[in-house]
Amino acid sequence: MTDHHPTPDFRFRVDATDGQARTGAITMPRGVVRTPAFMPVGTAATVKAMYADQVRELGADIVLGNTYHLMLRPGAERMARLGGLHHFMRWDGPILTDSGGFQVMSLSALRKLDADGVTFRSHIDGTAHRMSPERSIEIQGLLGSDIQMQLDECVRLPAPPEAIEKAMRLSLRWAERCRTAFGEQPGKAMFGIVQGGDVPDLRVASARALVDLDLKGYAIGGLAVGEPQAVMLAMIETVEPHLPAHKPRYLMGVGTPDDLLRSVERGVDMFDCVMPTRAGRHGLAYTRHGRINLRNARHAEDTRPLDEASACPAARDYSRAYLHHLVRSDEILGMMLLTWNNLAYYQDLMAGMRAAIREGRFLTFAAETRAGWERAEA
Ligand SMILES: Nc1nc2c(CCNCC3CCCC3)c3[nH]c(NCCc4ccccc4)nc3cc2c(=O)[nH]1
Repeated sequence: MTDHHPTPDFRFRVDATDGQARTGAITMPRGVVRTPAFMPVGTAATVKAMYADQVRELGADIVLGNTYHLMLRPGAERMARLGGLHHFMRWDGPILTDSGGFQVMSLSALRKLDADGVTFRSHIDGTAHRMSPERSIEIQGLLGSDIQMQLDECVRLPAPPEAIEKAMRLSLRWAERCRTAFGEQPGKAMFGIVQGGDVPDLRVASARALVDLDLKGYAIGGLAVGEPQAVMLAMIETVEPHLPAHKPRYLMGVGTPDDLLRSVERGVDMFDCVMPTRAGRHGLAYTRHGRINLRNARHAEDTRPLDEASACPAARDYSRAYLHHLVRSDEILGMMLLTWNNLAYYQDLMAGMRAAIREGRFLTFAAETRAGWERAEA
C-alpha cells in the first residue's frame, strides 16, 4: 500500500488507471481521501441517523457539510466560536462544503439572483440573507472546511441555451472572485465547478476557463438535475478531456450505484449524494443483490439478513422481517440500520472499484456488480 500519510499541503496522486478510470488518493493535513471516493452528506453537521465514528468505520474518508444550512443554523460566526465544524460534530477527517448556491435555489422560497450574488429568505425562519462569492468562501472558512466549492449558478434541465450560457458565464466570474477571496490556504483547496448544461460547446468553454485559473480540483456541476443518465454521461465525456489528469474530478449530487460505476469508468474521482442516507430513512436498502424496499409485505417473515456476506452488522445481523417490522412501525432504529447498511454498501462499492482499477479489471467488476443487482426479487 503506498504511504497515504496526511501532508501539510493538499496533494492528489493517481496510483493506477484502467481505461479512463483512475484510483489514487488526496492527501491533506486532516487525512487521506482514497479515490474514487463517495462522500456521505452531512447537511446539518450530522450524517443523519449515524454517529461520526460509524461513518468512519464503514470506510468514509471525507464527509460533506452544507454552507446554506449551517449559515442559517447555528450560524457561521457561531460555528467558528464553537471551534469549527470538525470539533462540533466530532469528525476529524476532511470535510468538503458546498457553496450554498444550489441549496438556496432548491430550498429557499424567496430568492433573487443577480450578478453580485443571491438574496434569499431562510426556509427556517424567513429572515433575509445575502450570499456573494466572497461571503460563501468566508462562511466555508469559518466552518473550517478543507475543500471549499465556488459559488455557482446551476440551471435545471431542460433549459434554453441562452439561460445555460448566462449561468455558465456568471459562474465563471464567481469562480474568479472566489479564488481571490480564498487566497492561499496551504492544506486546503477551492474547487471550481464546470457548468454549461447539456450544451457541449458551453461545457468545454467552462472547463477551459476554469483550468486557466489553476485550481486544486474541478467539480462537474449542473448535472443530475433532471436529465437522462445518457445525457449526464455524455457531458462527462465532453468535459473530461479538458480537465487536467493530475487533479481530482468531483461529480456533484451523483448518484445511484449504477451512476457511480458509469461515471468512474469515465474518469470521475469524487461523488456526493443524499440517495443512500435519504433512501435508508424511507425504508429502502441498497445491497449487492439490488434495491430492496423493506416496506413491502413480502419481507414480513423473511428471516434472512440483507447480506450475510457483509461486514456491516446492519446488513448481516438483522432479519429482513425485523427491518420490515421497524420500517412499518416507523421506528427510529429502522432508519438507523438502513442508513448504516446503505452507506456501508456504497463504501464497499467504492472499495471494490478502487481494487478493480488497481488490478486492471474494472469493466469485469462493473459487469459482475450489475449482474448481482439482477438477482434481487422483482
Ligand atoms: N454547487 C453546486 N451543487 C450542486 C449539487 C449539490 C451537491 N450536493 C451538496 C450537498 C451539500 C449538502 C446537501 C447536499 C447538485 N446536486 C445535484 N443533484 C442531486 C440529485 C438528487 C436529488 C435528490 C436525491 C438524490 C439525488 N446536482 C447538483 C449540481 C450542483 C451544482 O451544479 N453546483
